[in-house]
Amino acid sequence: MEIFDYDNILLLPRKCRVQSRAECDAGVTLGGRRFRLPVVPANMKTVITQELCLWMAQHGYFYVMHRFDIDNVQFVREMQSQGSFASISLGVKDADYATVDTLAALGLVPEYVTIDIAHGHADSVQHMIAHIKAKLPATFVIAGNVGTPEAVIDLENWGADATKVGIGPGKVCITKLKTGFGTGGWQLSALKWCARVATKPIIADGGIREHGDIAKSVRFGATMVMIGSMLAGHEESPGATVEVDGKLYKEYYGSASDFNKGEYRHVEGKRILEPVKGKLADTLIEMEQDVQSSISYAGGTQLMDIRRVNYVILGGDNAGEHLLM
Ligand SMILES: NC(=O)C1=CN([C@@H]2O[C@H](COP(=O)(O)OP(=O)(O)OC[C@H]3O[C@@H](n4cnc5c(N)ncnc54)[C@H](OP(=O)(O)O)[C@@H]3O)[C@@H](O)[C@H]2O)C=CC1
Ligand SMILES: Nc1nc2c(ncn2[C@@H]2O[C@H](COP(=O)(O)O)[C@@H](O)[C@H]2O)c(=O)[nH]1
Repeated sequence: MEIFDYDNILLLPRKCRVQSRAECDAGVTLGGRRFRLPVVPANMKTVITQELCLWMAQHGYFYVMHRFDIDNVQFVREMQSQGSFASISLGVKDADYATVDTLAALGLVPEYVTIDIAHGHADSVQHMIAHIKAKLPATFVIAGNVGTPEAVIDLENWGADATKVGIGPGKVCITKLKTGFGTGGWQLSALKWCARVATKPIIADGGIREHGDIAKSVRFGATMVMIGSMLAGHEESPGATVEVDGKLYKEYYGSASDFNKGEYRHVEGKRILEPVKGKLADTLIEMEQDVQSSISYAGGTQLMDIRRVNYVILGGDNAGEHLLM
């Protein structure tokens, strides 16, 4: 198997088919809704808030609310009463089952539920998918996180409508160090490996460090990418603002860090500071423009045209040109 990651892959251009990059559509469909960008902010406490969720939905972006210290039922009610779709996260514990039961009893149907646990290839996820499908059959279920084709096949067979791929490539992740497992360091080739067997959308989660990594993810099979660190350092970001030597930073911590958990038990995440880089809206616009450019380099007009391009692997044992035949 070829092993590579975002920093040692380059995509190869095809003849341009547009007069302007404005003709390229960076939009993507997930769960029957069209979004203007294949990017979703990570469902983490230092990345997303209810206010940002509403703003994103109202401006044509997908979002997934985090699942920590919030009332999911109230969240669904408030988002839907403001005319937005509701996209929540759940774990696999008794309280999460109770949330599903309450939503169903109240007739509150979230449009999207993301089952979000560290090791998503698990019986607990199978049971939770079955429970959601029984109680909220219209809800689009994203399940993860996983890092192997076997896991993608199982989750899809268990009823997931999309899978989330990425165990340990995140910037605040220490899973690789603490457990010896994961896709950290080879996330892009793990995505390719998983995408070969996927019949439903994949969200590539973690490891995106540059805007060009969005196109690379799409090339290797992602429908969408989930991004934490690159979206955590904005003026609107919920992490605490910290000043160091006159420069402003936002704190960004892992969901499995002691900062999020409130205790040091099964810690697989750490806390870092991200430099504040202006407004989220401006970064999302720049990402959209960069994805439009990517599509034009791919010789296309639509996001999925990126899937057709060849690529080179730079350096290492797998170095070389890879042509689509
Ligand atoms: N993408 C990634 O690489 C990772 C992401 N995370 C994020 O951190 C947050 C917390 O995750 P998580 O700890 O799973 O959530 P929870 O604390 O809600 O745990 C979910 C359930 O899975 C169990 N569990 C957790 N890890 C494992 C494992 N390795 N093997 C077997 N059972 C397990 C837990 O039990 P118990 O705690 O008793 O074992 C619990 O019952 C999530 O948002 C998750 O996405 C965390 C690590 C890696
Ligand atoms: N191993 C861990 N992974 C985590 C933790 N908290 C979040 N995450 C994952 O990281 C991505 C974001 O990655 P980034 O490279 O864009 O910053 C996020 O979506 C989760 O899947 C954690 O504590 N440990």
